[in-house]
Amino acid sequence: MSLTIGEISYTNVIPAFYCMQKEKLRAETCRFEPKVPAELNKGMKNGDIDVAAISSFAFGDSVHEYELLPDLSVSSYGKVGSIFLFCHKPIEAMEGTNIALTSSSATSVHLLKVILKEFYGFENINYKTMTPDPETMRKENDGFLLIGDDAIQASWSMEENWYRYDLGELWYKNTGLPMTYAVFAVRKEAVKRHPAVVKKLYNEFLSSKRLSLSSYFDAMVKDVQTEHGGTMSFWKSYFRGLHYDFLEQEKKGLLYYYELIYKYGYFTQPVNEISIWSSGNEVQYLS
Ligand SMILES: C=C(O[C@@H]1C=C(C(=O)O)C=C[C@H]1O)C(=O)O
Repeated sequence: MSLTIGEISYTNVIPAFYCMQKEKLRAETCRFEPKVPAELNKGMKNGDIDVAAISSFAFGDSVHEYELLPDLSVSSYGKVGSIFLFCHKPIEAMEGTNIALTSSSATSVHLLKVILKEFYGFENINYKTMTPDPETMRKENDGFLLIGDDAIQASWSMEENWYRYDLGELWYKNTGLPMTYAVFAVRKEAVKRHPAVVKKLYNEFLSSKRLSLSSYFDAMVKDVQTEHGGTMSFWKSYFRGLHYDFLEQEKKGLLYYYELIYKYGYFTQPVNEISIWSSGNEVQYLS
């Protein structure tokens, strides 16, 4: 049986895949499936996908099914550059309004909800989930949330009179902590089935991250610019603004996010502990 690997179809996760030796992994029966985060979350939950970068919200929601691949994530300390609330009033005046949420996300839609409840004290916002199209989202709503490449493209084309809030920045300003949007997860039963392949894949993720952010950085940025437009300097600062590690501070930020998610009823159980995959040996617990 093969190992199915989900790949977020947004630019932010590229460093973990760009320098990967995919052919070598395909020879080990690995299959790659690019999808938006919400679809990867679903695929991991129902077992169609074995390993993926998934929304950190989805990881916490099924925390007993997964192990976290250490030292990998999509995080930011402050501005993330691709998770934006666009609104035609200042955020302080958003109580009682309608906000459209992208259907591609799980982490950011809940992040917006907890930010508006915990830090602004809003209790009366009407949320509607929609496909990520700014033209339709903005028509019937006072604000809308986009993530990933949809958010980047919208930030290039939205008129000046729309306010734009970066959720990573709002989180950092209020907590002093980084925010982790995606973690790399493996299903526990996939580790049992294919321990050696998971180990090879993990090493490929780590080496791709290291090479993409060092010697292959310019080549990666050039490829991204060719595909998505924008300037080299925009993409360089976008990637330099993201953090791909998962260490003490990221863990602290994520556990605080999980605490708020539970506090407001978006998790049925609190998440105080995360199983960390460790080379097929003993699993460690982070709490
Ligand atoms: C940085 C981003 O993080 C993404 C946000 C996600 C979410 O909101 O569920 C999931 C995966 C991340 O790659 C982004 O999409 O802009």
